[in-house]
Amino acid sequence: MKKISLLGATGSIGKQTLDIIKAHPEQFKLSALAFGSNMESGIKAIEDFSPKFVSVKDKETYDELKSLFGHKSITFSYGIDGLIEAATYDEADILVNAVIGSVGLLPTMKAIESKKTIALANKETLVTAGHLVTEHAKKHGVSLLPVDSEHSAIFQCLQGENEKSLTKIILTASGGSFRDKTRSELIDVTVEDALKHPNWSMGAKITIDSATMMNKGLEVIEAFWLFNMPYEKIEVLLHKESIIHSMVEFHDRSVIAQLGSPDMRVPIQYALTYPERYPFPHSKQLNLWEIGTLHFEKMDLERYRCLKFAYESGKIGGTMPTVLNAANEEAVAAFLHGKIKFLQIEDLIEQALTQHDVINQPTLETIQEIDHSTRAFVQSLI
Ligand SMILES: NC(=O)C1=CN([C@@H]2O[C@H](COP(=O)(O)OP(=O)(O)OC[C@H]3O[C@@H](n4cnc5c(N)ncnc54)[C@H](OP(=O)(O)O)[C@@H]3O)[C@@H](O)[C@H]2O)C=CC1
Ligand SMILES: CC(=O)[C@@H](O)[C@H](O)COP(=O)(O)O
Ligand SMILES: [Mn+2]
Repeated sequence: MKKISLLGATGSIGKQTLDIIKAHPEQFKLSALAFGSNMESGIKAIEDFSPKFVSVKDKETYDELKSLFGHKSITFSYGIDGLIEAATYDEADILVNAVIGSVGLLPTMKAIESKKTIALANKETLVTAGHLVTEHAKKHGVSLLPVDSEHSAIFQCLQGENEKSLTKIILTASGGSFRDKTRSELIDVTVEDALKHPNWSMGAKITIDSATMMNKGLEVIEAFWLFNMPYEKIEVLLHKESIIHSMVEFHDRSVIAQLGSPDMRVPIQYALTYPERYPFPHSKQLNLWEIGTLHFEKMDLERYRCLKFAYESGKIGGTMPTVLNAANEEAVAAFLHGKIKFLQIEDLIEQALTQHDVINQPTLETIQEIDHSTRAFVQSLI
């Protein structure tokens, strides 16, 4: 039986991870969980899975939970220390990191030190400090297993292959909520419209990232670190159906793709069962005849400026991706709170990148400082 610690248990990936754990009670046990402040979903997860350790974002939520569950043998904690305690919970074998944002970095680093296998949904961690996370995983002999659908697809396509014969990674992109709009039509789009992703039901931040194409930008950097592939060999292809989750090209020009109905529970389960493949209890068979036609388009980097920023930041390296990520997190939060317009997200990111003097090979402390100062800079502009 694999024992799991789950960060972000009340979120989109978190809840789908709980579905998988519930579907395989003989194989998985939830030992520890962490969430922010969504009490309704948090209480349900505690009642359904009886974890031994629970951490929440703040003291207020912690006090409330303790008063509800204090009589049970659950240890409670809160804040970043609690998140780290959950990530490193002694009994757990595997950490599913499904929190949103760079707050996931420190718990991941500590979980690696504690020799936990890492099932990583939290892509911001690899974007902000990919060199530290991958080096740390190597040093401690820990596996970093992708949960993100594209990276899981690539990982699946690479099974049994020699990575030296890999010539290109092709990440597919749905185009997000506004893929059929021109740039001038984006001027007055609303938060409500931006949150309507055509194919996936996801948390708010990643849904906005999909609409700006920053999600694909973050995924390009994520692929760079996970598969050790130069940026020139990571291509993004518009594919509006989200049926092909990504592809790899080999030096004999064979291209292998992973296909499936869009359902994050498949890559989550694969990360949890790897190297085995379990039956998927909620299977929706992919019938290509029902879909009929799949579409592909070359990516336009002027239409999707965030993707261009991500390629540029990734290639510069050092602290540039940290700035990209922190500026994006702040700008998206501001958009979601109605403080800025949609197109201002990319303007703010561009200004943050332009003012930054890159630092190479940053330490964890430097990453944290730059993350902090970039957020303050973007806030000052807002
Ligand atoms: N959703 C998807 O389909 C996909 C998501 N991903 C990636 O997975 C990650 C999670 O995304 P998603 O599930 O959509 O996000 P959600 O916003 O749905 O969920 C985020 C989770 O993180 C928790 N959280 C946020 N801040 C803190 C904190 N400081 N301390 C503790 N918990 C915190 C939230 O708690 P609460 O709500 O209780 O406050 C919630 O449980 C992201 O990095 C995203 O890019 C990747 C591929 C697909
Ligand atoms: C499900 C998943 O992995 C998301 O990251 C998804 O890729 C979002 O879709 P697009 O970014 O392609 O719109
Ligand atoms: Mn993805």
